[in-house]
Amino acid sequence: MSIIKNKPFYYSHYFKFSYFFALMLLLSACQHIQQSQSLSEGQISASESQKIDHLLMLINQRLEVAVVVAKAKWHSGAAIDDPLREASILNAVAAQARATSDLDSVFVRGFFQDQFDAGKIIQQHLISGWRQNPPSTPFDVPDLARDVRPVLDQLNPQLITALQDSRPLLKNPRVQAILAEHAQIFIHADAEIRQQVIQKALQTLLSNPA
Ligand SMILES: O=C(O)C(=O)C[C@]1(C(=O)O)C=C[C@@H](O)C=C1
Repeated sequence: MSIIKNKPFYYSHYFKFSYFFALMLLLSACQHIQQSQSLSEGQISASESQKIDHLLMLINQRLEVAVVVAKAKWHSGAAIDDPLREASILNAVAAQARATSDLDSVFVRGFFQDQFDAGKIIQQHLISGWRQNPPSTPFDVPDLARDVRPVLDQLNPQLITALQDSRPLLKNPRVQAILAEHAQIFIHADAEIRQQVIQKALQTLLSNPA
């Protein structure tokens, strides 16, 4: 009797092949069920989620600059609110949006006004904290025109591109929910003001679906 003949069935190539094939079939079925389940539950696609997260990441980056703005203004004594600078940014972003996207300027202006206002909440909070507790004042002295505004000027066009990519998605209520949910992960600020900052930064995005 040959060795092959004595081999149990599960050693045969035929069995191994069928087993492998069945396993692959099962895995692909599971994947399919998982995908269709998540879509039927109203989840958004991975690419939609990435676009929303990218927008949130840029919003957070811009808000982080508010901390540096606050330090510059603390040392220079300049006012937190600078309506002329805001007007000049709003005109620039509206012009860029007109030239490079199909975003409407009311939406773009509303979004950027939210970012100024959210940043000003951070500035106010920090500066009033330093006023109340002088030993906590920052040592570094950034210069607003030289060190800080150029960073904001670089972020603004990136935000317009991210807005252009996410704007069509915002009419989906599920995307709106994900935006609010992921903001809790991506947007950082002191705990005392964090929810206020998030609410302000997302105001136009959440109240003005495409
Ligand atoms: O550039 C400044 O002076 C800032 O404080 C930054 C900023 C902004 O977010 O771009 C915020 C508030 C001011 O009113 C103007 C602009």
